[in-house]
Amino acid sequence: MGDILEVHDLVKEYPGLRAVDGVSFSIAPGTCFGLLGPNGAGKTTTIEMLEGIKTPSAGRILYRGEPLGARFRREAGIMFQSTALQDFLTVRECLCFFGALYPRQVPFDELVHTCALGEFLDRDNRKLSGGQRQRLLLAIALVNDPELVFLDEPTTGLDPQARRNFWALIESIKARGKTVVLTTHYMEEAYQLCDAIAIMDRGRIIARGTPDALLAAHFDDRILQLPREDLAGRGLPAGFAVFERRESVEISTRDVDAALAALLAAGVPLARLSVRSRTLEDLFLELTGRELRA
Ligand SMILES: Nc1ncnc2c1ncn2[C@@H]1O[C@H](COP(=O)(O)OP(=O)(O)OP(=O)(O)O)[C@@H](O)[C@H]1O
Repeated sequence: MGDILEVHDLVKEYPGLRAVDGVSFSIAPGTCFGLLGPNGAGKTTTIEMLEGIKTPSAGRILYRGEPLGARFRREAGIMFQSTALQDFLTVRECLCFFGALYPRQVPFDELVHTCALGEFLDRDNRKLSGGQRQRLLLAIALVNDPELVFLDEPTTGLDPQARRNFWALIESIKARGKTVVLTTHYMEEAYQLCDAIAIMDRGRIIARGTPDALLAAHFDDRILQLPREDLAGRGLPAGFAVFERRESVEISTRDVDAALAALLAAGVPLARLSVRSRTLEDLFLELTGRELRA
């Protein structure tokens, strides 16, 4: 089967700013595609063009090989960063209100079950917790049983447990063969959920591929982490790349055994040492020199 979404040389210009500067990628059906980048990189502008909400200044977007049209609007679901819901409407009424906009609807009970909304159906939508509200917004995005679901920073502001619960929901959408387009500031989220990612910076895509392939292409080392105080006053042998963090020191090495031997020889206590692989957060820093979260 061909790609469900193709993006060719997409550009969006605002007065004095090229917010999206020639972006191209394609998304295979049934996969989760993640768009990552720091604040202002152009992710929301890109996703809003893909959603058909913003008009591109140049470039082409094809859904199943056709320009965005009636079929796309029928088959796409959108979870916005924030959606103004009508005051006083209960969760049940919100779902019915949005469901009525589409000819095809997911069975109500299935939607409620998928998004774990059963306990709150008769609650005023203004009285939901952050996680409950995100699940309602996801349910609204899924109300038409979409083939392609857009999630723009869906877990921002959620606590770690609610975020993990939300990941399970997204996994269940993927398991049903749906395609997901996700923007996020959370690298762990991208790593867990995305089959492919594109990293954007200043309106351009600077890296694209599967998370593991990108990590393998950019890094061949391991990172040893130690509390700062455990190294204090002890000179490290030359030849190691050392990064000073706020409370820890990180040592990059391709030969963990040799690095450990050198640390022991220098009298460094290793009880609190940990060894980690490189992460997408490291990749972003390496590529842009900037932290992901502003
Ligand atoms: N309507 C607009 N008019 C003018 N400039 C805009 C408009 N919308 C966005 N921009 C600018 O375009 C650039 C990209 O913004 P965008 O919201 O797409 O970034 P983002 O990657 O989604 O950031 P964030 O992570 O903060 O949501 C920013 O410099 C922003 O200030």
